[in-house]
Amino acid sequence: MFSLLFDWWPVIAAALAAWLIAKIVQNDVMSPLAKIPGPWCFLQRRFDMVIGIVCEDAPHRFLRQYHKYGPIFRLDSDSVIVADVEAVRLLHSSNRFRKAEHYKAMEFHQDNIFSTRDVDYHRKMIRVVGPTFSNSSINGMEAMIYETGVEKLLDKVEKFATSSDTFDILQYITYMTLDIIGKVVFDSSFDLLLAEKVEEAEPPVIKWLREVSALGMLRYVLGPLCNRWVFPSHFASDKSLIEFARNAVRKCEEKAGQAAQESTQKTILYQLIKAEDPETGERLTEDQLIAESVIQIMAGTDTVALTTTWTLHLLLENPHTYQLLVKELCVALPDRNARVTHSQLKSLPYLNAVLYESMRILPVTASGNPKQMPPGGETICGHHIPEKYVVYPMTYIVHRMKEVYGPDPEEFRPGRWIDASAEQLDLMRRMFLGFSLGSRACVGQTLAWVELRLALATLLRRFDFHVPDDAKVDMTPVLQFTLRPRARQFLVKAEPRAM
Ligand code: HEM
Repeated sequence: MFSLLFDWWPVIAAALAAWLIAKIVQNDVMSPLAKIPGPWCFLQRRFDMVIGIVCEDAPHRFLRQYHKYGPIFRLDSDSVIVADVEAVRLLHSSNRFRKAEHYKAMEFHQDNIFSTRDVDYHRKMIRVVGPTFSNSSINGMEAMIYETGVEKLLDKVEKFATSSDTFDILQYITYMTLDIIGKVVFDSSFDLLLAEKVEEAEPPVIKWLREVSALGMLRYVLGPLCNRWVFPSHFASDKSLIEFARNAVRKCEEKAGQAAQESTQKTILYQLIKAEDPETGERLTEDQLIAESVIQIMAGTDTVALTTTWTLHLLLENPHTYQLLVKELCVALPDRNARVTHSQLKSLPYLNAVLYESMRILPVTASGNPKQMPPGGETICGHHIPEKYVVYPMTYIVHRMKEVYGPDPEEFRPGRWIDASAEQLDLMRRMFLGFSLGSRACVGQTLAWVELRLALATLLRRFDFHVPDDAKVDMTPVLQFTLRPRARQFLVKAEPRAM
């Protein structure tokens, strides 16, 4: 075998060289993207992407390229990254720029409001699903959000404060978001916060979500190689999650057939079962109900948990900012133990500034929302990008544009959302991709804001947090589907705040 290779090596080397030259000509010389700056060769671009995925540091890697190449640069043979005001505005301005094929990874059970690339199907889903996330609908859920999630989280932290134990607050905030989603979507909390002790084994719903989101990416990257023989546990989790949602849908359908309690009528699934498309009068099928409720668990738990955790982390890293927020909260909520309502919080300037700033600097959806170019292509940053090529307005980079956020974009400075001129603030808001923009913006953002404000404000009003020296963990932000701490935990101590 080796002697054969040895005899034929000049031929093999020549064939490899010919292949490489042909690929370089195709991808780097003849490509319609050839004039766009970026790493010089397709191999280097592919290498950067693979290393970014393996080391989970893609956002930092591509930020360095932005500093080197400017507002548009090549990501792969058919895709570019942009961080430019006009381009971001254009890409979110109309349905001409559809979601890229990557969103197939978000199809759970079937196409859903998040994954769909079909503009008409999306419009229909917005007509039916949108009202369940309206202000009045979410206001009706506030008591459930508080009692099922926020209050139970406070009880948990109180116990750790009393025992002076160090604990992983990311874990408990994640439990809170899951218990809330369970309650507001299915009328049944997962009761993760009620467990006395943290079990050694991961709670089933957490395992399902972890494996099902990984499965989405694996399917996209590996195609047919991603099957139930290679990833049996992931496929089992997928089945369990769908079965869980199917049972919940059937239970809720039964309740909807009888005289359901008022609190049940407020839940998202109940509203979806009753909802009719105002244009056609159609209702959602059982399969659509399953798919929509699954995507709400997938999209509405980690995002809120990580945003709350990152905000707490950034505050503890910046004691002056932390004190300013605590001061605002102590004035607005004079009684440490009184129940807090969202209306007391929603206009607090510093609380809102802190949350915007945290989502700006550490956006959980850091990679942004890739858009496919329409028929005829489009000119972006002076370059023609052909039909079906993909453009990424990468959130992590857009949120660090000096022309939008000022000369210190790497600083966590909530004050920028308060002291900016009206014109600057308008630009900052229009470039804020934390919840995305336009017709594909986050449909659950009203719910997210209620959870974020209630959780952060009540935690900080009631407790003083710090990171003990002997419990420091690696909080480097890494991209694993969402932006999370490398340690996958955030260890803190809490003390009851003096009245
Ligand atoms: C802090 C929390 C949250 C953040 C930062 C966030 C962020 C986002 C972003 C950036 C998008 C656009 C993604 C893309 O196009 O690739 C999105 C879409 C979406 N989000 Fe959220 N989200 C949050 C909470 C929630 C919650 C609580 C729910 C529901 C329970 C939810 C449900 C959805 C859905 C269904 C979509 C798809 C909307 C569509 O395409 O029409 N999200 N979210």
